[in-house]
Order: sequence, then C-alpha cells, then structure tokens
Amino acid sequence: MSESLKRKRDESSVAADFDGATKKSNLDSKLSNFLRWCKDENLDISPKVEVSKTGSCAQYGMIATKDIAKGECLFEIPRALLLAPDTSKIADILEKESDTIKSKSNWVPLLLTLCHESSIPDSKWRPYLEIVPDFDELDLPMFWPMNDVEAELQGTGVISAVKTDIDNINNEFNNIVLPFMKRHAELFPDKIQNLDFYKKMVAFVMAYSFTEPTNQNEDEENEEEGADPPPMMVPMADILNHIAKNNAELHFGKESLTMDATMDIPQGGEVFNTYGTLSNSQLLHMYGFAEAPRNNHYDTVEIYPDCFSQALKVIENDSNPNVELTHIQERLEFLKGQGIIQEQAVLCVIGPEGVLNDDEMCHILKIITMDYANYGEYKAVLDSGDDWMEDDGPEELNNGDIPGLPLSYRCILYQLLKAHAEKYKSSLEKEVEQYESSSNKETDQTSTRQKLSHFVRVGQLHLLHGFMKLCKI
Ligand SMILES: C[S@@+](CC[C@H](N)C(=O)[O-])C[C@H]1O[C@@H](n2cnc3c(N)ncnc32)[C@H](O)[C@@H]1O
Repeated sequence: MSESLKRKRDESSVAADFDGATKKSNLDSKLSNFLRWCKDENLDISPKVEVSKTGSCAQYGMIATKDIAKGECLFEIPRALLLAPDTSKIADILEKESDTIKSKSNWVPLLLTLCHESSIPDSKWRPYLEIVPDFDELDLPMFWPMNDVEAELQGTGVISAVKTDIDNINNEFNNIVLPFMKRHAELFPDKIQNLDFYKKMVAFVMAYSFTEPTNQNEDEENEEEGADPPPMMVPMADILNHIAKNNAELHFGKESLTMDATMDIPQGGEVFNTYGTLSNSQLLHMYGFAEAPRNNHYDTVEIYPDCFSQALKVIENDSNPNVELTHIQERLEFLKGQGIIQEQAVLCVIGPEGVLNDDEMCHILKIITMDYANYGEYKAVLDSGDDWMEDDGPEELNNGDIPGLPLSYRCILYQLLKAHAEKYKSSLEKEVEQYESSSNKETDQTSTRQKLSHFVRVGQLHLLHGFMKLCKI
C-alpha cells in the first residue's frame, strides 16, 4: 500500500474507523470476523471503501465511501495471507509428493489445500473460508442438468467446455485426488473424500481464484511443460465483482498484492475488479454470470472448422460469378495436415472489432482462394522445407478492413458466420423479441439460468450479424 495511504490510516484511529464502519453498515458477524482478521493479519484497507451487500451487484462487494482518485490503493494484502499450496499447513507433504499430484490444469495442489484447510477448525484462513458463499449458491453451468445446458447454450461453446470440465474433474478426482486423500486419511476426513465436495471446491477455484501473471520466460517454460500457472486464493480481492469496464486492478508486488483504482470512483460507486478480458460465454462458464448484451466489450464468438467446411460447400454449390473456388477438399486436407486447421480447435474468433485471430484466418483464406498453380508452388516450397514468402495479400480482418477485402474472402467469411449462426436455438430477431419481453423478470433459478444463457446467445448473435452485414456482397 502506498506510504501516503498508510500515513492517513495511522493519523486516524484504525480501531475507531473499524468499529464505526461495522455499526454503520450493519455488517453480519461473519463479515465482522473476516474484517477483524484482515486487520489482525495486516491486510490494510483504505478508509475510503467498505465491504457491503448494499450497493453490490452480487453478494458482497466493495463500495467507495468517499471519492477515490485513479491510482489510489484500496487495500494491500501481505503475501503470507494468500491461501496457496506453499502457505498451507500441508505444504511439506504437497511438495514432497508433487510428482504424484501433477495434472494438466495445475489445480490439484490448491484443491487439496482447500479441502484440507476447510476441514480443520483451526485453519489460519477460517474467517476467510467462512464468508465465501455456500457453494450450492454458485450456480455454474457444470452444476446444471446437462439437458438445460444443451437446451440453453447450443452454439455458444459452453456445452463442450462444461463436458470437458466434468470429464477432467472425474479423472483428476479418481486418479490423483482420491488416492492422495486415502494415503493421508489423517488430513482428509471421510466426509470430504467425495466427488461432490471436490466439485464444489473446483467451482470455488474457478470463480474465486487468481493466477499470478508470469514473465515471458516463465510463460515459455510453462508452455513447454504444457502447464498453466497455478491458481491461488486471494482474500479480500475475491470479494470484488467484475465488469468489462472495471475501475480497479490487482497488482502483484514482491511482498504484497495491492488493489489499485484504475479510474476515479465516485462516492457510493462499486469497486469492480477485472477477472480478465472475458467473453460472456467464458463468464457464464467459469463464474456463473454474464453481462447484459453489448455491455461486455470483450464478448466474442468462437467458430469451429465444421462451419468452415459447410461454408465452402455452400460456395462451391453456389453459382456466384465473383467467387470461384477449386480443389477445396484437397486444400482443406492440406491445411489439416499442416496442423493449421485442427478439428477440435477454434478456427476463427469474432469480437466487436472484427476477427481477433486475423493472422491465422488471413493465411487460411489465402490458401483456399489462391490460384491453383500458385497453390501447387506453395506446397512444393513447403515440401522442400523452405519458407514461403508471403505476398502482399490482406493481413488484417478488422471491421474497417472488410470493405477492401477480395470478394472471395468476404463471401467465405459471410458463409462461415452464417453456418455458425444456424447453430443457435433461434434467430437474432426472435432472441431480441424474447429479450425485450423477458429481461429483468427472472424470479427463480431456472429463469436466472435462462436469462444468463439468453445474454450469451444474444451477444454472440449480435456480433455475428454485425460482421455478416459488413461481409455481405
Ligand atoms: C470473485 S467472486 C466475487 C465474490 C462475490 N462478490 C461474493 O461476495 O461472493 C466471483 C463471483 O461473484 C459473482 N459476480 C461477480 N461479478 C458479477 C457481476 N458483474 N454480476 C453478477 N455476479 C457477479 C459471480 O457469482 C461470480 O462467480
């Protein structure tokens, strides 16, 4: 925390501040315990903010009690307060047996830590673990009946993400976690040696944990090992809610982490962190909420190769004189053989500004549309092990670039997006009609799920149709 903020807090009586704030906000006892714990553990909180359910968009939130200027530190968390495998009581065992708990996600050590810490009454993090919500309330799609996921989220990419999660959770639990717990039964009581409890911990990590940004060298090392950076729990920071237009951000320092205002926040305003540049489908998948369509400027649509094949077939069968594609199947096979197109991997990502992966897409479009003689040359160069010198073809697919693209590119992109748009349960017009008649009326869990799924679908359909309009010839 900045020196000036520390000084300000020293000048006034921290205890008086704390007691006054507690009474004023009528905080419940779990929150009071948590705040007292923060104070005892030297987690410094600016007097200009308070934790409250009033004014928060979801459960607890952080509210500005005075005007806050951009750059001010809102709280500072000493590293010793982070709940992670290396700070936990079972750090030594986790370290000693690290080879047996390795997994692709890198989450297992933290999950075992949480299972253990939440089962012991004298955990250092007890006041923190007490204020996180009952995980039955954390309604991530992985807890929905699969029929609902499939009915509501067709086309959005969430279905396959949820299925992959469930498979991974089952695998990791049965093959890594349960054997570890059984070997250390004294640390893991019988009641937590079960998949349902473990799934709730996974949801906790999914929706509440943070990962420390790595420097580029570490990124490269992790990439080689195929592992993501490990997550950790950051008390207080995880109380903050998220919006795309966030006004605060977490910074990872050597000794401590600070939450700093990234813009002025007026008195009474909610302090919003960022969970990342996340689309609505990612927010729903990992956090169980979505922003109203168009509020989320990070929203995207992910399109898979099956739509590409479908789009090319439509063009092949169409007698559009502007676009003549030849040997499509051969070129597609070639792109797959080169690993440029992978069946299960995203082919094209559309965001509000256009195609996000335009390097790859321009390359693919170039190969599909190039003159067949050139294509032969291109393949021969690659076969000989040389690099192909790119010509001056289009390199960007931002919205502003679309009118200047060759007709064949526009036509393929249009059909690609159209093929994807047909995957949703209804058309944009019907979805918008439904949105206007039903928004803000949800009363129970089913209608909340429907509303959030609707946000995801409508946002994606808007992006698709906006881009299709630009591509239309
Ligand atoms: C890091 S936690 C935030 C903790 C939350 N404020 C609480 O007191 O439990 C993330 C969870 O907060 C909720 N959340 C965060 N931002 C939200 C938003 N803009 N709208 C609705 N819910 C939100 C979601 O339930 C999400 O899974």
